[in-house]
Amino acid sequence: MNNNDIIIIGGGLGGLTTGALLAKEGRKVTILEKNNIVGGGLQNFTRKGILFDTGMHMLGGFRPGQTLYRICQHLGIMQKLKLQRVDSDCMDEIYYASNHTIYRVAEGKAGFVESFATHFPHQRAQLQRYVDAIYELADEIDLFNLRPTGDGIPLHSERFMWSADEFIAHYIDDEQLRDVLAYMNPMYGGVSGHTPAYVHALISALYINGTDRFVGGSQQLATALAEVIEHAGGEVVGGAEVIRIAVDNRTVTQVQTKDGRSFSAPYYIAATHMGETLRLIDKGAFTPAYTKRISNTENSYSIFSLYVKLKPETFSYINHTCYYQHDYNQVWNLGQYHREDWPYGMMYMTPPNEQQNEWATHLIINCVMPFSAVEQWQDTQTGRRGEAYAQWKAWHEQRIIDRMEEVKPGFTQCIDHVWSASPLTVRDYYHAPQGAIYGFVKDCHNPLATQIPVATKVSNLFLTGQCVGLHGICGVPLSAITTAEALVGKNKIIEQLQNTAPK
Ligand SMILES: Cc1cc2nc3c(=O)[nH]c(=O)nc-3n(C[C@H](O)[C@H](O)[C@H](O)COP(=O)(O)OP(=O)(O)OC[C@H]3O[C@@H](n4cnc5c(N)ncnc54)[C@H](O)[C@@H]3O)c2cc1C
Repeated sequence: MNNNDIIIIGGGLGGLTTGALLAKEGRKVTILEKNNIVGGGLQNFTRKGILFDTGMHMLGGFRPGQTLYRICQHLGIMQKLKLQRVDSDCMDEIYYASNHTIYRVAEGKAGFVESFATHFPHQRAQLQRYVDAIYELADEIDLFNLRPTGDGIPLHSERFMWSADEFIAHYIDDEQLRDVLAYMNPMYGGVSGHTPAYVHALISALYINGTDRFVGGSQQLATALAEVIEHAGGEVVGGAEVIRIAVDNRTVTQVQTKDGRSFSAPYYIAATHMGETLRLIDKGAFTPAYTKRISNTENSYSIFSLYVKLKPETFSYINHTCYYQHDYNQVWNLGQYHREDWPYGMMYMTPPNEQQNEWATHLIINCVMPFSAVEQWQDTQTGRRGEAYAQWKAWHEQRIIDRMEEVKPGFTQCIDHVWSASPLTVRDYYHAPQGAIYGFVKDCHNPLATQIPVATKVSNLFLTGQCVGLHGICGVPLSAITTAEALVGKNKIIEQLQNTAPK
C-alpha cells in the first residue's frame, strides 16, 4: 500500500483517534470535518463566558494502566490532558423522587457492592455475584482488555448475549434493586429486552473502575489528537463538509466538499454516522443488501440538553454525576416520550473549570428523548424552526427546571441563563440521523445487524466511529484501533500498546 495518504471524513473522536493511531504508524492523514472546529462530541462551545461540553462529560479508562490511559500514552498525549477524578466514595448519586431515596455509589468493585448492600442488605451476596459477573463479561472482550485477537470467531459465554435487564434479573431478586442497578442506562442507550448484557457490563465496569472528568472541557482531547496527526505531516481541515464520496468500480476516487474542493488519496475512512456515509457515497457503491441492512438498522435514542449558566456563588460544585429517576420501573422506558410524564429520568453535572472552587459556574442536564418528539419539525433548519417549536422548547426547558426544583429547592434562583439543544440540534450538529447519540442500537437478538465490519466492499473505504462498534470514550477509540489495524496489520497496534504501556 501507499503509506502516505489516508483521507478521513469526520473529525469526531472516531476520526481523530483513528487518524492519530495511523499518524503514529507514519501515515499522512487528512481529516475533513464539516464543522469549523474538530471534535464532534468532544467539541466545546462558549455562551456568556461559560465553556460548555457537548457530548463528553464522564470518562472511564483513564486511570494508569487502563485502556484510554494506555492509548493516550502510546500517542504521547496523556500528559497534555487535564483530568479530575470524581469522588471515590461517591462517583454517582441516584435520586428517586417517588420515595425520596438517594443512593450514593462508590467506585471500585467492593465500594460498588457496599453502596447498594447498605440499602438492600438481604441482597449482599447476590450483588457480589452480579458484580463478579460484570467483570467476567468485560474480561471476555479482548479489545476492551487490549489483548491481541485471534483469527477465529470469538467465543463467548451464553450470558454475553442475554439482554441487559435479563442479566441483572438473573443475579438480583429484588425488583427495586434491579431497577437501581440499571441507572447507567442513559450512558449506553439501554432498551429493555434488546441491549446486550455485554454492553451493560462494559459500561458498568468502565465507570466502576474509576470515573474522571475533563477540567476545562473535552475539546482538549480533540486538540491533542489533531496535534498528533499534524506532527506526522497530516492535516486537520475544519469547515470541510463532504458532500460526495465518488466511487468508480468499487474504488473511491475522490471526495468532494461543499465549498467545491476535492480530495483524493489511496485510502479513505468514513468516521461519520453510517446513515450519513450512505447519503454521501455514490449510489450503487454498496450492494443493495448492505444498503438495505444499514438503512433499516435502528438508531439509538436522542437527547434534550439544558445548559445552565449559574449565578455566582449560588450552586455548590458537585464532584460526581447526579442521576434523577422520577419513579421505579421507568429506567428502561427512558427512550419513550409522553409529554405529560417527560422526563422519566435526568442526568446532571457541574463540569470543573481551571479555577474550580466550591461553587459551580454551570450545569449540564441531559434528558433522554426519542426523535419522534420533534419529528414534526424535522424539515426545518436551525434558527428557522418557527414559533411553535420555540414554545415547545421553552416548555421542556421549564419542565427540567421544575424537576430540578424537586431535587434542589431554590434552584430557579440560581439560574443566570439557560440554553437548550433538542434531538434536532443533535441531528444537525453531528449529521446523525434522528439525532442518535450513540449510533445504532445494539440488539442481542440481531447482533450481526448492529456490528458493522470496518472493511467494506468498496476496496479502499473503511469505517470507524460509534456506528461500527461501541460508543463513547471507551468504545470509539477501541474501534479506531480495529480500523487502523485494517490498514497497518492486525494486532500491530495492540502489540505496541502491550509493550509500551504499563498493564
Ligand atoms: C449529549 C451527549 C452526551 C454524551 N456524554 C458522553 C459521556 O459523558 N461519556 C461518553 O463516553 N460518551 C458520551 N457521549 C457519546 C460520545 O459523545 C460519542 O460516543 C462519541 O463522541 C462519538 O464519536 P464519533 O467520532 O463516532 O462521532 P461524532 O463525534 O459524531 O463525530 C462524527 C464527526 O463527523 C462530522 N461529519 C458528519 N458529517 C460530515 C460530513 N458530511 N463531512 C465532514 N464531516 C462530517 C461531524 O460533524 C462530527 O464531527 C455523549 C453523547 C452526547 C450526544
